[in-house]
Amino acid sequence: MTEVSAPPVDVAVGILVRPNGDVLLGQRPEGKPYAGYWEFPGGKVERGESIFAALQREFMEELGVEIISAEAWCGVQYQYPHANVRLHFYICREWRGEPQSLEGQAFAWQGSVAVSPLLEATVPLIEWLDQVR
Ligand SMILES: Nc1nc2c([nH]c(=O)n2[C@@H]2O[C@H](COP(=O)(O)OP(=O)(O)OP(=O)(O)O)[C@@H](O)[C@H]2O)c(=O)[nH]1
Repeated sequence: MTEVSAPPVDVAVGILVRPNGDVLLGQRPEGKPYAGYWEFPGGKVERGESIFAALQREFMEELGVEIISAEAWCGVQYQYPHANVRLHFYICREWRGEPQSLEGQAFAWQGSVAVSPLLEATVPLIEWLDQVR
């Protein structure tokens, strides 16, 4: 029998960029795969939802932040042992509200990103970030 791998799960990910170039990262809470790892906020796109709508929903749920506008930046597909993901990274410079830890997660504004460990699929993005700061 041929083994068929699961189709990728779409994930909307947002990089909030402050005027000084700092970006916001969050730490995955207990109970999720890769708990303790750092990532850019976001989450899975639900059935029938656009990627931008998923981005807005996840930021409101996780951080109480309203995304006003965001620009699609790049896509990364990655196979983890637990999931095959297709990450849609957006750059966001316009939002309303100060991030709050609504799901108990830590978060940090970073100039040169020093938090670790980062989710594996997110590591290459850190170098590319210099293009958008
Ligand atoms: N938000 C986010 N997810 C990432 C990044 N990099 C990366 O590999 N992922 C992967 O994308 C997936 C996101 O799923 P999630 O579990 O956080 O999403 P969710 O909040 O909708 O999940 P849940 O409702 O099942 O708890 C995970 O498999 C995670 O490992 C990143 O920078 N940010």
